[in-house]
Amino acid sequence: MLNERNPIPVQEAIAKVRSCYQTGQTEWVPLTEAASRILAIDITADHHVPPFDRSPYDGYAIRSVDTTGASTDQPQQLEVVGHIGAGSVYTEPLTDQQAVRIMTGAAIPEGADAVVMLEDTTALEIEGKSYVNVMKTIAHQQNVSFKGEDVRQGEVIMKKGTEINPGVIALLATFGYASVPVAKKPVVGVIATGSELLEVSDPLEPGKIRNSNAYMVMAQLERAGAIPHYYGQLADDLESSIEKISAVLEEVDFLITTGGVSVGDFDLLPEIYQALEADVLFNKVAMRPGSVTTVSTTANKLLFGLSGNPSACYVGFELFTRPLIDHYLGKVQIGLYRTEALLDADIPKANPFSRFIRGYYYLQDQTVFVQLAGKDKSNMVHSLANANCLIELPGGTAGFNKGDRVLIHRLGE
Ligand SMILES: Nc1nc2c(c(=O)[nH]1)N[C@H]1C(S)=C(S)[C@@H](COP(=O)(O)OP(=O)(O)OC[C@H]3O[C@@H](n4cnc5c(N)ncnc54)[C@H](O)[C@@H]3O)O[C@H]1N2
Ligand code: MOO
Ligand SMILES: [Mg+2]
Repeated sequence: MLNERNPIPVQEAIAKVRSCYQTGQTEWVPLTEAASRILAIDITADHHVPPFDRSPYDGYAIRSVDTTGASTDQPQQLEVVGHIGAGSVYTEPLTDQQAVRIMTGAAIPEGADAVVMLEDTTALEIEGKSYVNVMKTIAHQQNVSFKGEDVRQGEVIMKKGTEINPGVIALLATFGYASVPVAKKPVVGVIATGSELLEVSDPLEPGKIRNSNAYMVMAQLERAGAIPHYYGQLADDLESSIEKISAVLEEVDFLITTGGVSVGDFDLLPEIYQALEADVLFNKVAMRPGSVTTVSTTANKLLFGLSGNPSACYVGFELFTRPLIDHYLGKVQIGLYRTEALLDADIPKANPFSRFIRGYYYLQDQTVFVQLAGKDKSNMVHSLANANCLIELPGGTAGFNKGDRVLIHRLGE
């Protein structure tokens, strides 16, 4: 009987989902569309950065030996034989007492071994020739930005699974990736169930509520890097629901339903799983909210039966669906980023099951504190909007006090 429910620990449930994970495919996207995607291969430097010795300053490329003893009182005069900006190259080798006027980013000419900054020189013209008075002794290799000092050729500069942030974009551009190999986003179907559901644009009617879960889950999917496909809301009718869900499963990588997973007369998901001959991984988790979260597989596709209660639905997604998407994308960081915070108020209620409370963390006096984001019942929606983390309170505990150190799961990372 599917309604005989045996609660399993949260970590065990997460591990069961993980055992079914698949890694997705790779696709190439233009660099301009690669931000926030996940890199699908290791990137190895195929050249040095910078690719040539270059000047870090506007000034003169010189031979340091020619500046020995130079000072403000005793400047050394050099002949200026060339003038280059970044992008230009001076091709003649520099010889005794010669200098090339050089700008930041330009290649150091052959024969030069240092640069003197413009501020340490004065320019002069003698009989139509350009000279520079160097007023400082410059050491060998002083003021040179060396070939390969930033990145060495052959170095692995970015690992597969890296999230492409603006810095990664800069590196990809440096190495000529006009298009970038990234993890293909999974397409995740979303279906809301329940005859009580109104469309968002509908006016309220007696006994009915607007469907908020579907839109919330689609936003969570986008935040996690997946492509949500919305298939609408289903009334509590077994035959048409089986038909719809089977059809949708053909089109998506995973499917999320919300509602109908508990033991009520119109909670049809257990029967639907049976009809689809789905293998139910678990249908009860020792946690609150989201205890009735059910995950099953059929035809090699995962079905996430998230609870109808908005907060339970939200937490079920973050704990079970989100890590699977992270795996699918080959991310380095799996699941929400966890850290510790100090409770800023008592939470006296005992916890038979682990609890994931909607929280709001903040920094004060260089310490991270966390407070409740609002009312915390699983059928409530308001506090979700204020939450920036979930506070994990382990099961089998008698309550928590202000100042206790707790684990928080930061949302949105
Ligand atoms: N006798 C028992 N009753 C319940 C149990 C139980 O163990 N024994 N579990 C409770 C828990 S815990 C939860 S959580 C809920 C789970 O309910 P379902 O997943 O079956 O969801 P529904 O019955 O369809 O709806 C529950 C609740 O959520 C509202 N809802 C549903 N869909 C949406 C939506 N798309 N947007 C906004 N709100 C939605 C729905 O109207 C109900 O109020 O069961 C408890 N009962
Ligand atoms: O699954 Mo229910 O949310 O535990 O409240
Ligand atoms: Mg129900």
